[in-house]
Amino acid sequence: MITKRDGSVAQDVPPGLSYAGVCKRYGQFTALDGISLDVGPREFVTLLGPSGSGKSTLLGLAVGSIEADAGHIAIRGVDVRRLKPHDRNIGMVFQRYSLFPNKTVEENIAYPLQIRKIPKPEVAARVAAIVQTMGLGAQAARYPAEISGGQAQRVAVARALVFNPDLLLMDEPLGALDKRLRADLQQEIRRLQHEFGIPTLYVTHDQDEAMYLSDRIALFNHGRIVALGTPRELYENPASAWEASFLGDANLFAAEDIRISAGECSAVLTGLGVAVRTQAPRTQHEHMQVMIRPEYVHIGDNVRDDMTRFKARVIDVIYLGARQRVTLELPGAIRLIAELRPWETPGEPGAEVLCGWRDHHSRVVEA
Ligand SMILES: Nc1ncnc2c1ncn2[C@@H]1O[C@H](COP(=O)(O)OP(=O)(O)OP(=O)(O)O)[C@@H](O)[C@H]1O
Repeated sequence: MITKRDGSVAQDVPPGLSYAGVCKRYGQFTALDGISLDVGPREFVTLLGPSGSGKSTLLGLAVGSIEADAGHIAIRGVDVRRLKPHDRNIGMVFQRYSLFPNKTVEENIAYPLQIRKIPKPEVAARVAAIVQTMGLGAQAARYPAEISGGQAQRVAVARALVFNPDLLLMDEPLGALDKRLRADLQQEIRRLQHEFGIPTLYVTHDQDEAMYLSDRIALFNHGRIVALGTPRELYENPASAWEASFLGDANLFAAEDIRISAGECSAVLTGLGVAVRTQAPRTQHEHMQVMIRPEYVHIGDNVRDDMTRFKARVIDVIYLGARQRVTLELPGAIRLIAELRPWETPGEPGAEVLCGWRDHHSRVVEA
């Protein structure tokens, strides 16, 4: 809950965070350029974007470590300028564990409750409960130097949740962990966020992690949100080649003679002379490309008459366990990547095969 400056508590407004027209400049450099974004009650929103695109800056503005040049930021409906940083009631987790080295795991977790002057018996009960939830029982009396990186990050998450914050901000919390531990903790964070229902703004540049965790993803580039939507919306309907490639693999074809009408679009693949017909693009630009995801490309017996089809040569087959990545060459030396299930037979390198896709699986995007 948020304490307003006059001492009253803003309980009437549901928890959440909102940015409206927020700008931040460092000298001549624009780090954030008119950001508007709402994180609703119980919602998990991820900022996904390349390094230096402004993700951490956006978190810093909510925390109060950075001040905006323009725009409004509100936590639970209260303008953050009216809230001292420690009144914002935010749980935070960073990539580097930032635990107190001279406090035990339990003491680290208890700290936010102690500074909020929670009575001792309640502190003990809440710490014990979250230690159990996070599976940290065996490490409770140890110091940060005596636990692993994954355990330290569990402690950091426990410490961020224990005081029931109005908002959870996480900046690459799993960035320093190996793949296996990341997967474990992703699962844990997802479970805890559903259980606690705290609005969460999460920063990562890992696409899989963003898709796994998020209700919505804000794709960030050069200080702007270039796309905002559910993982499915962004993956299935990218507006640009950049969006398509940032969130997954994409085959992109030069296209010409693009005609858009009544929600439909037709385009001719340059160099191949084949027309495809699909849904209208989200936005229209001077230069457009046709995009097909590798998992929608079929080979051999799976190619049907009603597909857009090509004769192709197999260039390379990479076995990846859960899938196979096949590089094909179309007429005109145009490359196409197909992703097959492990039991499918793509043919040996050098083999001539038929490949194709259903037009409604392709998209027309900004080049
Ligand atoms: N104090 C500062 N002075 C000048 N420039 C800054 C300052 N802090 C950040 N920047 C610049 O603002 C831009 C956005 O930085 P930010 O840390 O928000 O990016 P990010 O998307 O979180 O990147 P990463 O994924 O690498 O953490 C960067 O180009 C950075 O160099």
